[in-house]
Amino acid sequence: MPPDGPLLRVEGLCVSFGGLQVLNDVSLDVPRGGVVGVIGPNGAGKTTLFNAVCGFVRPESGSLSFNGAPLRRPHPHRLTRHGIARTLQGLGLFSRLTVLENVLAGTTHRSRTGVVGALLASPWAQRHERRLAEQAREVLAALEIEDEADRVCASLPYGTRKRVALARALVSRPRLLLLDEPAAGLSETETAELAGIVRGLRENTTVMLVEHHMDFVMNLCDELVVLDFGEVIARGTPAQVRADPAVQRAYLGEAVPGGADA
Ligand SMILES: Nc1ncnc2c1ncn2[C@@H]1O[C@H](COP(=O)(O)OP(=O)(O)OP(=O)(O)O)[C@@H](O)[C@H]1O
Repeated sequence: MPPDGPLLRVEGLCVSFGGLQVLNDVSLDVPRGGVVGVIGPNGAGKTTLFNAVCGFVRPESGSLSFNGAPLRRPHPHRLTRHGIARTLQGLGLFSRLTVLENVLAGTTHRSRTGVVGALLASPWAQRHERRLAEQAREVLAALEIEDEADRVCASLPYGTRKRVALARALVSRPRLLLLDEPAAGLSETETAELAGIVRGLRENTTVMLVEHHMDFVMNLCDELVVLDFGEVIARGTPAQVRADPAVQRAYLGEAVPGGADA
């Protein structure tokens, strides 16, 4: 039985770079099985929040807990061991490697072959590597890009490469998936397909995403957290957030979430 309570809890997180306070006392919960969107104007601190959860930046204060246990000093290379995976704002793929090779890069924490095992090419090690490749192909199939498995990433359209990046995060079978601007650069059709994929993940994976594409966010997320100048200014369902005057003020001069211009 999983422990009760949120899968991820962020409490009183403060991050600054030099004199610039980028996150100020940020607290939020990500419930199990939910899709939580983090929105806010440019520079609000959304990616920094992800970076703090993943250990790319060290908060000055505050705490994180994951699955009921403290997540102290998270380290980017050990994240998948905790059951956390993320995609980056850019693609972050190895453009000269194939799709399959890129996805396998997301399984490194489970590659138990070691140097000696690899040199000896032991049957156990070979079986293990074959199993990882099968799992990578299964994820590619689930994302309907299995036919591209042996193609070099650089040769693929942007929308397909975005799916490869998602496949690489999913292959570690994360409990929490952090998506940084997953819809950026996608066509309307690709964005709608992505929403369908994310909805399909919820049974096994909790999702937290940062996104500027407001229709996508409003239709997909169960809950939204709005950041402005590093502070949480609103949270609630998409409908609650859309109606919140503080959110409308924060977005002054930009498309109001869910508004006619969004
Ligand atoms: N490593 C860093 N060093 C110095 N300043 C940084 C660093 N990372 C982010 N910042 C600054 O922190 C602020 C918040 O940046 P962040 O990328 O978290 O915002 P964001 O809400 O994700 O913005 P966007 O929507 O434009 O991606 C910005 O002013 C940014 O310039």
